Amino acid sequence: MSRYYTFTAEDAVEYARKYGGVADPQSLVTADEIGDGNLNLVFKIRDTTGKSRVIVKQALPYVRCVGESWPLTLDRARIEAETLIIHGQYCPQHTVKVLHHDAELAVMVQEDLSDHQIWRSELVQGKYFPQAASQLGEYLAQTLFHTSDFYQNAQTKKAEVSRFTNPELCQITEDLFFTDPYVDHERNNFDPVLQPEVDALRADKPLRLAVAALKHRFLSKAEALLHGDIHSGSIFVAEGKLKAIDAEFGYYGPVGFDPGSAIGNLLLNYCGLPGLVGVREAADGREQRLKDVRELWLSFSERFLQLAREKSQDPTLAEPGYADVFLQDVWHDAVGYCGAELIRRTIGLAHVADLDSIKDAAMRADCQRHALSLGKWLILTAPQISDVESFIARIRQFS
Ligand SMILES: Nc1ncnc2c1ncn2[C@@H]1O[C@H](COP(=O)(O)OP(=O)(O)O)[C@@H](O)[C@H]1O
Ligand SMILES: CSC[C@H]1O[C@H](OP(=O)(O)O)[C@H](O)[C@@H]1O
Repeated sequence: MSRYYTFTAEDAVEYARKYGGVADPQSLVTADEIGDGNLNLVFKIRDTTGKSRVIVKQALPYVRCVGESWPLTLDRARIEAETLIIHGQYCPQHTVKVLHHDAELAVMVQEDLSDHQIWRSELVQGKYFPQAASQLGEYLAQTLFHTSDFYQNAQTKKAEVSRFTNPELCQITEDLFFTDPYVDHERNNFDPVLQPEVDALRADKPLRLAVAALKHRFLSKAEALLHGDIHSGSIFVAEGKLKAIDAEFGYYGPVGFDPGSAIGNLLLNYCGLPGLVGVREAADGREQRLKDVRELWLSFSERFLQLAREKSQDPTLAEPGYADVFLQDVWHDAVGYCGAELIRRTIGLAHVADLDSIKDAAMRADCQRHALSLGKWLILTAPQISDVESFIARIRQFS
């Protein structure tokens, strides 16, 4: 019999007292449920002074934003905790710290990042964190290199691929990213004014073929332990600091998926800026986003290459020049996944505030059209975009 039960605020306080690692557990007295994601309960545990001290996160046996009609495995809580623990081993400065977890209760106690802000909220308000993109590149390089075949022993890696098999969460991505937007599905969600663009997308044979190839690689390329959902809402930032959270979509997949998702979310903000801050004011923010894209990719690829030179364990993959060849494929994958993220966040089930919070309906639709056409064009031209400089130059021309 499972010990699982859904926590109340009182249960969360009691749990935090036991497992929060605070010196004065009895001072923890209240819990606020603050979850704003699509899936789980998140409790902020406060002390007698009202200060938030520790976070208790618990998975529900269903998708929170849809309800009990969409059951979902509790094993995602184990996957999330174990992914964060491994990522924290290789990049502690940019990974939220897991203090305790219990797979059966589907619960995890985490360090409290209340002195940080969710990066998406800051981007939506036009706030700039100049170091965030290169810090995210560092997180991606450290976590993806150290869990790849360049570094891991081949036997260990195969066992890890099995430990992180995450079929139900992967299926969400497989459906929401690669299938639903290109068919008439009840989960899709878009303003009817976009119907002509959506119809054109669905009728575009070369696009459908390119998306099929992206999905096929997502299904079959077990290259490294991905975060699996690294959008700007899964990232906390503060002055000079960045921490990734929310790794329940972790699995062994194509390395390009993580940087592609991250860049896609920067470009969703790029597309939304005219509606968020005004057409004239958007220019500076857009330049910052392009700078972010460049820094993210360069810090990721340069660190990955350095790690490959200095720490590759496999004697064949250590061949000088091979990591460059590998990263060229990763780049092309990343551009394609970036395009798919732009499309699915505009017309699929799960949207982003960068577009949806635009108040003026006509402006919102224009920004959404921009995201759709940019996404489509990136997916189609990914094989021809050789590097981040030409990527940025083409995005500028595209606008
Ligand atoms: N370690 C943390 N410290 C402070 N707040 C957090 C922490 N983890 C999550 N949160 C808050 O809870 C929200 C939802 O968390 P998240 O992990 O994204 O949930 P979900 O898995 O449902 O998407 C975040 O947007 C953030 O506001
Ligand atoms: C039915 S889950 C939809 C969507 O939610 C996840 O994002 P979040 O981190 O906001 O919970 C993930 O991106 C899924 O595609």
